[in-house]
Amino acid sequence: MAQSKSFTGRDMGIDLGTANTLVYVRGRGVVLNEPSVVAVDAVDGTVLSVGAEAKETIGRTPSNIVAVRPLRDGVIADFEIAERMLRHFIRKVAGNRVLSRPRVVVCVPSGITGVERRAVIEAASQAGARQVHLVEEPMAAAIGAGLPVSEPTGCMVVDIGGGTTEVAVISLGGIVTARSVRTAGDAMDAAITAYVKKRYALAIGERTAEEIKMAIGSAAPGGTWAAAGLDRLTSSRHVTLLDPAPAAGGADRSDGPDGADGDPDAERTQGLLPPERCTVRGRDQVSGLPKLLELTADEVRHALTEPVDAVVAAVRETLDETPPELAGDIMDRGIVLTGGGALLRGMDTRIARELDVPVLIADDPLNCVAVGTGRCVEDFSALRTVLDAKPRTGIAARM
Ligand SMILES: Nc1ncnc2c1ncn2[C@@H]1O[C@H](COP(=O)(O)OP(=O)(O)OP(=O)(O)O)[C@@H](O)[C@H]1O
Repeated sequence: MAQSKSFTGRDMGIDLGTANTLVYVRGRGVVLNEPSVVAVDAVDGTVLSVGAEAKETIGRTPSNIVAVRPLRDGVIADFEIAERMLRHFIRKVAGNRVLSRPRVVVCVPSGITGVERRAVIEAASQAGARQVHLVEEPMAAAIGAGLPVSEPTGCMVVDIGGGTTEVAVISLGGIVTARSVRTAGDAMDAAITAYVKKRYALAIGERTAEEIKMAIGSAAPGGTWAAAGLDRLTSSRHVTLLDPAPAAGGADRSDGPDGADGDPDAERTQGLLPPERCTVRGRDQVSGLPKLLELTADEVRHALTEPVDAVVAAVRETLDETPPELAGDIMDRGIVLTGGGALLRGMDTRIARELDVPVLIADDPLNCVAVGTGRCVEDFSALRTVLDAKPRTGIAARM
């Protein structure tokens, strides 16, 4: 691997995500992966906790503590808190070497404005970085997914995160056409919350909605089910799977008759079939009392129609704008899904079915952006051309 004189062992790549922040340290890999949440004292503004500890407080805070998510839709919504969160994470990974001020590559959505770019650079500098470079999220995702971004062939990546879905066609180290829509995992959670409220008059928190999505959410009937996040669900106090719990480790497969002995209950117990129902705890909006509700996978899929349609539309529109030669490459190679939203059951099947293009889910989709950002740090000279791209006009849309 080409060693760069300009980047050293303490330098880092940061995937500053709406939902999670991941930090990659040169020579060490991903060393930090925590929710992008900060708990703040509402009275004097003191930061009480950051990351996983702060996420625990969402929806449970007494009135003097506020749980803040400093990023919305992939960009900094609360500058001061974002900077304090970054400082905390940089200190946490750099330890007492923080005085040496690392060089940092930060990943940003492809459609952000010049002002938003400056806010990210400023926040990282204030948080202790000596030099800040930016890499666009779909480029980082493609590098992290192992796509040959520098070759003269078209590859298409769809990164479905918490706040944004980034769609890009990449060739010769540059983004040829891209779209960034503010519809992703958070919008799916909001759609579930709205459905449960409208249909059952039950109020649920944002964490509960996310847990429902991960438990029984889907974009298409059938489809690949990654069984991701189930370990977290077993400790959930609000969502309980009703079907037999899948075996530890889950299964990566498309559900269907293949490889089955025909007994759905037995398959679920062995971790082969996705769960179809769960119970949810919330507050009845009429009586104001706690209430238990049963939800099915079919109705959650129905609740997710709008955000899932928006993701599919973004992919379709980007393909429409792709030069024919590159579109041919994509037909051969397939579209690669990254980001946590790639784990929504049936997302790949749905896009493949509607656009008639093969779709693959990257290995370890939640880490692709951080790993790709990290590669830019490791192999700075070789990947220098993908960094600090000027905002494009006309080809990246922010909707
Ligand atoms: N198994 C799963 N099924 C469905 N959604 C999932 C699953 N696992 C994670 N997610 C969702 O993925 C999203 C987080 O993905 P990711 O960490 O890639 O986003 P991010 O990088 O923080 O966000 P952004 O790219 O918008 O800044 C969350 O909305 C989360 O609920």
